[in-house]
Amino acid sequence: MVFNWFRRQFNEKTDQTQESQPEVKSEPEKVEKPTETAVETSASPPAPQIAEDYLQWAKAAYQNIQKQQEPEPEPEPEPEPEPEPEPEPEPEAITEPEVEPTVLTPEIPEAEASIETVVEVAETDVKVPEPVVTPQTDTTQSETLETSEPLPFWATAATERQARVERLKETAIEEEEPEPSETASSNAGMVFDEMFMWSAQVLADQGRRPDEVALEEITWLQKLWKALGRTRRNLLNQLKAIVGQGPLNQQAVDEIESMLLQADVGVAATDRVIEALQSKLRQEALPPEQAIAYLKQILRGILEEPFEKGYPITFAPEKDTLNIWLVTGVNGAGKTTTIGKIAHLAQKSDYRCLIAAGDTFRAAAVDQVKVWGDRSGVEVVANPGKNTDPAAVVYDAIEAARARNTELLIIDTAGRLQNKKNLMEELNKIRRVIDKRAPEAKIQSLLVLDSTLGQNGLRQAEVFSEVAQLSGVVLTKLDGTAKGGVALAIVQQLGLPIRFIGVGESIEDLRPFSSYEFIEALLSG
Ligand SMILES: Nc1nc2c(ncn2[C@@H]2O[C@H](COP(=O)(O)OP(=O)(O)OP(=O)(O)O)[C@@H](O)[C@H]2O)c(=O)[nH]1
Repeated sequence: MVFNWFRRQFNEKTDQTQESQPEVKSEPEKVEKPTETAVETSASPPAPQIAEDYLQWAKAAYQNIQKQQEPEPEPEPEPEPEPEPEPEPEPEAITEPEVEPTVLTPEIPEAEASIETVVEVAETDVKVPEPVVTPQTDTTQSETLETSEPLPFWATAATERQARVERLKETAIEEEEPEPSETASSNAGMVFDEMFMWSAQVLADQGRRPDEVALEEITWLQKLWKALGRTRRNLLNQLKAIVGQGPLNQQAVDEIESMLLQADVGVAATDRVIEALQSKLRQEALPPEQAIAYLKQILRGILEEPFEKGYPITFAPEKDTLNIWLVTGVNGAGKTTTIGKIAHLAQKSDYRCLIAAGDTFRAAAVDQVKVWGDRSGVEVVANPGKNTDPAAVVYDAIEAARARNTELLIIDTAGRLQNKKNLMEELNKIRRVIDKRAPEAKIQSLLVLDSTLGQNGLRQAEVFSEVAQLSGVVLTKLDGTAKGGVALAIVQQLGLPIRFIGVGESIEDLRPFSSYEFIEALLSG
């Protein structure tokens, strides 16, 4: 059994060596019907209603995961056959003449032999150096696309807002958050503790069954919760202080506005939230618990809006088809790391994967991608020449992908381009090669964004979304920032869904994005 991370379900493991695979029909995309407000569309699937039910659910999930961890029982050894009695020697033996054995020469598959591409095969005994750490400065980012970043809009906003923020900080309730225990957050073991219960509740609320949950999902949720700690502490402490004053009123709504702007949710998304809260307030006063639940619902609605505009909810490679994912973004955003992590996820989820080192602008970029290829055990197609044409690498990579029956080809693209025109030309050229060489391929284009840049990263994102037909965003470095609210600003301002999030530097620190899980990790506690 293999856990398919892209679809969040267990699959039977397929034989990677098989030439033709049984057809696996992809799930029909579930597109929710647009309704009047985004909030109404984000209702959770049926879930346990009372604490006791959640406890039962969590216990069942725990037992099921324990069972998954048990080693497969060894097959019963075949009973030794009884030794046959030695036949009596014949009195006169007849000697047969000796026969020459026939030697069969194995045929070398033509496709493999004819590829001129340099394919770096992952070698386990190679010492893997640490990836080059690129300093993350705003200067680097702005040089890259020649976009002078304006100050965040709200930085220049009225002093009244600032005063409210200060007041909020003073009244914020500082609460210690329980740290998930090491055992619970590692794959080696699992503890039935508060964090397990929280993770189980998040999964149950999404309509998941306890017998279909993987340990890795629990581990991931705990990682996500921990990574969003800085953003959550700021938000939740202030929110508790606001709703603790009594039913939500106009003054409280104003304070929520400041709180969201502070978390880099952005003006447009904040306005959406405030409008929704105000219209709700006109109907009824909201007690604290309900106010937080309603706020979660509004935020989820914003994150899920792109699905109402035609973006598919599921973002997964299609089995037995060539899927090509172009990865774009400026240097330092975490592009290479993201490619390595997605390749690893694809391998684990039983897809045949290949990486193309299409960022030929910098020699170091090719080397870094190879390091991540080694780490994830995925082959990297690269061109050894300096400053070679990325389109040529893509051409070679498609040929190699065909020869290997690859299901997911991930293409790295150059981030340090002098201007928008160059960027557009390069991406268009790559697209043309793909359209010509692999017209049947399912193409997706992802933009990698560094969340620590907060609102400042949005200008970059706008430039990329103008030139590359993007299918979604990968938001990295959520672990190192208090600006996690930028996820909402990105979706609101660009209209693009978030597809993956990165919460650390290790290979397991990236997973497909779930708006439900993100908002729960942001506002639970
Ligand atoms: N904390 C944290 N660090 C990350 C994350 N993703 C990437 N990084 C780090 O960010 C730095 C830049 O990542 P890269 O993947 O090299 O970035 P890039 O966009 O390919 O940029 P170049 O290497 O300059 O081409 C590295 O030190 C990564 O380890 C994340 O989710 N969390």
